[in-house]
Amino acid sequence: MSAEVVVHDSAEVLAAATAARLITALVDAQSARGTASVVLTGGGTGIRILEEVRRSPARDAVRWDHVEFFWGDERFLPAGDPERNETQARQALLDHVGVDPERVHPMAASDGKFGDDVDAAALHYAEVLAATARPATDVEVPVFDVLLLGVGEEGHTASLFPGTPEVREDVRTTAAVRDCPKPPPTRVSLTLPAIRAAREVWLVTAGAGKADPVAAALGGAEPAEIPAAGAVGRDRTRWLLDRDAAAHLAS
Ligand SMILES: O=C1O[C@H](COP(=O)(O)O)[C@@H](O)[C@H](O)[C@H]1O
Repeated sequence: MSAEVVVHDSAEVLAAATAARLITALVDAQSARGTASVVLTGGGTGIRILEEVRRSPARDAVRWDHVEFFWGDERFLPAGDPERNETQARQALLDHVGVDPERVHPMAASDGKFGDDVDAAALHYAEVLAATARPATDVEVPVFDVLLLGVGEEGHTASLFPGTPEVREDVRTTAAVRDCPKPPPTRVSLTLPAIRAAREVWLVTAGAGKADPVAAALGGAEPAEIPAAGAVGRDRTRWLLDRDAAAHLAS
C-alpha cells in the first residue's frame, strides 16, 4: 500500500489542516466504535497541531473523555519538565478539554516509580499497551486509530534513531533509548512493530531541514538508516508536509 503525500503551503497551514483531520478522525472513530485512540508525538509540529486543535471550535465535536491518549516517545526527564512531550501536550491541549485521566497513558518520568531506570520505564509502558490490547491484534498494543509522528533531520521518528538496535527491534513494543544524538539523550520509544499496528500512521513535519529525510524515506530508504521509512499504518500511511519539507520530492 503506497503512502499518501499532502503538501501544504506553510507550517501554519500544515498544523491547522492536520488539526482538522485529527478532529474528524477522532469523531469518526467514536461514531464507529464509541471510543477513539490516538498516539501523540512531541516536536515543534506535533505540539503546534495540538494547539490548533485547542483553538478550533470543531474540537467540541470530539468526546474527549472517550479518547485514549498514548505517546509515541518520551524524553526521560522529571515529571512536569517543560521538555517532556507529555508536559507540552498537556499545556497545548489536554489541560483544556475534558479528558478522562484514566484514559491518558503517559510514559514514565525519570523521578517516578522506576526512578532513573529507563529500561523499567520502557518495560512498564509495554505492559500498559498490552493491558489495553485487543485479543485480535498480533502485536500486544491497542489498535490505535491515529498514530502521529514527527521526523528528525537525520530521519529519526518517535525516538528511533538511525543505526541503532532500537530501530531494528522486531519483537518488543517499546524500547529504552540511550545516547540519542538529539537531546535529551535518554528516552522511551515505541518500536516499529508497535507503530505498524496502528490503523493510520501520519508523519507530520515542516521545514527545509526535513527535506532530505522525507525524500529518502519516501524514496524507499532502509528503516535502519532512515527510521521514518519504516513507519507505516495497517490501513493508511500519510505524509503531511509543508513545502519546505517536500522540496526534495520528485514531482
Ligand atoms: O525529540 C523529538 O523530536 C521529533 C521531531 O521533532 P521536530 O521538532 O523536529 O518536529 C519528535 O517527533 C519526537 O516526538 C520528539 O521526542
